[in-house]
Amino acid sequence: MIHARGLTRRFKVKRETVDAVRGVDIDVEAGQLVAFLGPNGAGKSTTLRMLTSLLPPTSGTATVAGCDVVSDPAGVRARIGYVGQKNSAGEAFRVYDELVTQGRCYGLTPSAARRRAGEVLTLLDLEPLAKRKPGTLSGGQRRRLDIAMGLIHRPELLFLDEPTTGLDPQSRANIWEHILRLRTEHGTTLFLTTHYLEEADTMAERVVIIDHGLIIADGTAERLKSDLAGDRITITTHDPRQAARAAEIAEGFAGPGEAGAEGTTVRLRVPRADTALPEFLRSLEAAGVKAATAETARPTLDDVFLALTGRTLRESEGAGDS
Ligand SMILES: Nc1ncnc2c1ncn2[C@@H]1O[C@H](COP(=O)(O)OP(=O)(O)OP(=O)(O)O)[C@@H](O)[C@H]1O
Repeated sequence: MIHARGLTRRFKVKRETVDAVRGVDIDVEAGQLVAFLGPNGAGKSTTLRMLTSLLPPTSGTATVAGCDVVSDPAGVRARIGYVGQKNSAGEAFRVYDELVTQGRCYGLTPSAARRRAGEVLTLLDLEPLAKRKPGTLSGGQRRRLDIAMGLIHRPELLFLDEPTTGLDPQSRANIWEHILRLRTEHGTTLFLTTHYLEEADTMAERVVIIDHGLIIADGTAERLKSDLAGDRITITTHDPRQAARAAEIAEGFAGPGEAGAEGTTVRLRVPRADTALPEFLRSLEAAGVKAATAETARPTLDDVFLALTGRTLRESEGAGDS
């Protein structure tokens, strides 16, 4: 559905050059739900805008839904939907009329546009709001309208740029319900960016992480977490000397530099805590070290980013990294 090779985009602003995307290779199969993650300025929107034919690449190639983004942008646009960060409906007309107009823009006949507007209103649970003007909708309702607008021409592939940003947790969950339904009931391929790591972790079957314009990780969240980050084990002892001894033993279980003691607390990172912890505790006991408490934690996607870059995604966001 998406095949990109060596996709780059350079911006020139006065005398400054920004290499926003520096060689992206990606293949997405039909029906996949891909979450595209990265800190502010990593190149997510620029990649999306190239894949949707809104922005020509500086170099590289991409075919999307079977059409080349440079030589056949009309073909791409006819087959995909794009829900950008900004609201797509205007303010002047009722929700239903906005959808009909959108359908007409995609070449549907007046009756087909009306029929399809009715269908997408149902699909996004917007029927009770059909007569309202978009400006009167709540943030979550407005975002559902954006998605409805992006679906008016029955695209096989939908790009969503931060569909849940700025919404309250309940509205975010509701948007996700609709996104997941699109996939399971309609087989729509979904490619979306998000800043919410937990959403990508639990909802997407594939996570692609971009940093400084390059893809640095690509796989299922589970796979990335176990391959790149690993589980955390934390134990406490009754005194710091015992903790130091426990940290030495921990080195035999953890990767290089992934075990250490601080006061009476010992932390280590292992591929699988469920199997490593009992063994670790047995080794401690054999060495005469008594653990007072023991805890395990699964890694997050932020741990994956930290393992890959030495920075947390949240730190990078805060710094407005580019
Ligand atoms: N039109 C433009 N002109 C100049 N620089 C641009 C332009 N668009 C994007 N950039 C720069 O390209 C880099 C990548 O921006 P992009 O919007 O793709 O990042 P992003 O990962 O989507 O960030 P965010 O999460 O903040 O939306 C940034 O340094 C940005 O300032």
